[in-house]
Amino acid sequence: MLALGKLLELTLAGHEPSAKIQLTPDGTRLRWLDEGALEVTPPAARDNGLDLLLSAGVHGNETAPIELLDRLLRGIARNELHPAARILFLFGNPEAMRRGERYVEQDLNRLFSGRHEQSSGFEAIRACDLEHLAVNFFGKDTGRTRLHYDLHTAIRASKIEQFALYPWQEGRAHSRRELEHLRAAGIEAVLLQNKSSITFSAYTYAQLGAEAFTLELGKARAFGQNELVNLDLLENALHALIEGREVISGEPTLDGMQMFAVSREVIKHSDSFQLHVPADIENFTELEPGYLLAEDIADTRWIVEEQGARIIFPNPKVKNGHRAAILIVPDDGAGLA
Ligand SMILES: O=C(O)CCC(=O)N[C@@H](CCC(=O)O)C(=O)O
Ligand SMILES: [Zn+2]
Repeated sequence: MLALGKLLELTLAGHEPSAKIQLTPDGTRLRWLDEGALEVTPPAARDNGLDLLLSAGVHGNETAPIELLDRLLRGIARNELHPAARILFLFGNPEAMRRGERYVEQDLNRLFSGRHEQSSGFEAIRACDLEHLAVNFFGKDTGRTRLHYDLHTAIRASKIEQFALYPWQEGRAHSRRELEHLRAAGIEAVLLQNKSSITFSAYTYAQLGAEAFTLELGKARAFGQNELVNLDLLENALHALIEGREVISGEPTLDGMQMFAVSREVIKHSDSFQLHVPADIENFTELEPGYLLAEDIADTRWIVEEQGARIIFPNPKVKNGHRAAILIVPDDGAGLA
């Protein structure tokens, strides 16, 4: 196999490869760009006009998606997968991956869309680098199709294991077609955002015009311990996207995909913040109207008012000013285009 196919090994070892460009026997070009960053260019005759950004390891301890990208890249480097799409593989936070931690100094996925400029340190620099890598990859007014899947796993167990968060931009409708692709890829639910955000997928969606999603793929575990995370459907769909084959076999459908809209983000404002949920609560647990969800400084109280509310990503340990939970409600998908 070509040495650049071992991007994960290189990244975990902190090694810069001596040969930065390699060609597979079928004429696919692999180009190492930076730590954890590798561009794949198909031969011109096979290029189908899709620019596909695949990222994982934005949180260093979310290993199942990192292992998935590693398998895809090795498949290309072994000449087993024959790309028709241009692809940018990104391992988001190499230092956190080496340490097996979510982040080193601060959460990388809260530093995009300009936030890194108001900050400093290791992750702020990396967020800036990742933005530049994405900008250069997608290029300017190329007329090509832009798609970004930012792959994650969740801290806690989920009643719905594999789900997508779909970013938001003023005046832009969420795409039914993209959701049909995700359904075929095994994604069981989608959370439609309704305000801008500072995550990586929100950046590529709103600033770079890509269709972009954060995909949550199960519970975070250490390298080599992901046998409970079944990514077969997603892996098949990614093979199809990479090789320019149709992702959906049969009639496109959203049947079986649950749709939710974000109702509120619970923001932790101070060290007095208290989240009143059991420590082992699962994502997508329903909360009744009237439930006192959280309390914070200055008698702030978060009480559930929504019918059919469910909670996602409850985490009282986030830094002040950050999201400590999301409340979602069922959505009928009427706003899809
Ligand atoms: O399990 C958790 O509490 C967090 C899982 C996670 O890292 N989720 C992403 C979602 C990004 C988005 O909102 O698009 C994150 O919090 O960064
Ligand atoms: Zn994550």
